[in-house]
Amino acid sequence: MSLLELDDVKVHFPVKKGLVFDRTVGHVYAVDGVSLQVEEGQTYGLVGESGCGKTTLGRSVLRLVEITDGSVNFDGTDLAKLPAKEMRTFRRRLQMVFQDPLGSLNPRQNIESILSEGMAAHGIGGTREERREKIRDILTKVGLPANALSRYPHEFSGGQRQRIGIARALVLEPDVIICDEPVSALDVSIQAQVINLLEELQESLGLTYLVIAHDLAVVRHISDVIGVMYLGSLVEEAPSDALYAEPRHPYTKALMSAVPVPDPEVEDRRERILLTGDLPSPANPPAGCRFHTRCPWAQDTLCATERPVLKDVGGGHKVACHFAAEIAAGTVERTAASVVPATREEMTDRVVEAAAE
Ligand SMILES: Nc1ncnc2c1ncn2[C@@H]1O[C@H](COP(=O)(O)OP(=O)(O)OP(=O)(O)O)[C@@H](O)[C@H]1O
Repeated sequence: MSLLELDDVKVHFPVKKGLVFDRTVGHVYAVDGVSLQVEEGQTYGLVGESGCGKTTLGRSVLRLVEITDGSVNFDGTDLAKLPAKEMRTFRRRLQMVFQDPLGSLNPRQNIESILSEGMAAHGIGGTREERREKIRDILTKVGLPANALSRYPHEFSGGQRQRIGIARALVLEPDVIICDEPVSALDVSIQAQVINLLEELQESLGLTYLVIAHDLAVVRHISDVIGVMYLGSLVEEAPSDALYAEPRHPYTKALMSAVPVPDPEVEDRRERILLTGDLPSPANPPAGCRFHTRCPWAQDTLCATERPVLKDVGGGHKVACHFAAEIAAGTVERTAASVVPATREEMTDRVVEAAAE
């Protein structure tokens, strides 16, 4: 059994209306049937556009949002069924690192106070002096000076603050860390340093990660397995190398074709797929395959009526697409209107726009 197993997890937020009597008039299908496994000591990377449900899924593991249906098994226990009191113990073992380090650190607390707060709450670390010793040790592990103890969050750079966020998770001796957009608020040069740090810590402490990011480049090197999410569900899952070598779902192909390649010759030979249309609302998702309204290969009836399930298609890939085999074999026609052979300038614009979002 995997350390963390999600089975058909759904999170549907009710949409309410009315001043006196709250009426539920619909639902936001933020997460709509996600199953995935994270193996001990490995990293699962979850990618997808903003609004596809990545954060909600991560939060549902920690029960920061309650799931509507499905199960979240951690080390053999279904967390979704645990009484709140028992969940406390598991909360220590499952920690989260957030996107915005400053927003998640209290500006009026010094670093020692921030890091010892959780330790005290979970009864970790013994006496004050022992706790301080442990914090010093963790600060060294995350590459911060020991004198950081008495300083305040605003005295640190963005990258250092994210290191404090990581240290705050580590002092609780977790098994799993859910990193939600861990580097997207940081400069590109600093991003690699923080990703490297996460990798080193994984190796030395045997940690298991679920890394959530909108940027494929961020999860590529750190992930063993990558899941691609679109409108509340997984459309493709594959070992990291296999996903990059040969994306199989049309949505993954489109995401991948927007990532610039350093080699100009490869760049010129690449198939470019620009998605037309906006991401539909998760409150009113399209029937059938949720991606069919933007899919360059969508076929008339089946794609618009029947929702595909994630299926093993060989080579380590699991894909939710009725025509995955035909697309790979080149035997299914594209609808020309939705595939635009973009120039390199257009692709660069798109990547810059995405980075600025
Ligand atoms: N508490 C809530 N009540 C109602 N709708 C919600 C709630 N939380 C999230 N949503 C909606 O659920 C959908 C998925 O949101 P979520 O934040 O999980 O996506 P995301 O992929 O992490 O995007 P981002 O990267 O922008 O955070 C969005 O449409 C969002 O508006």
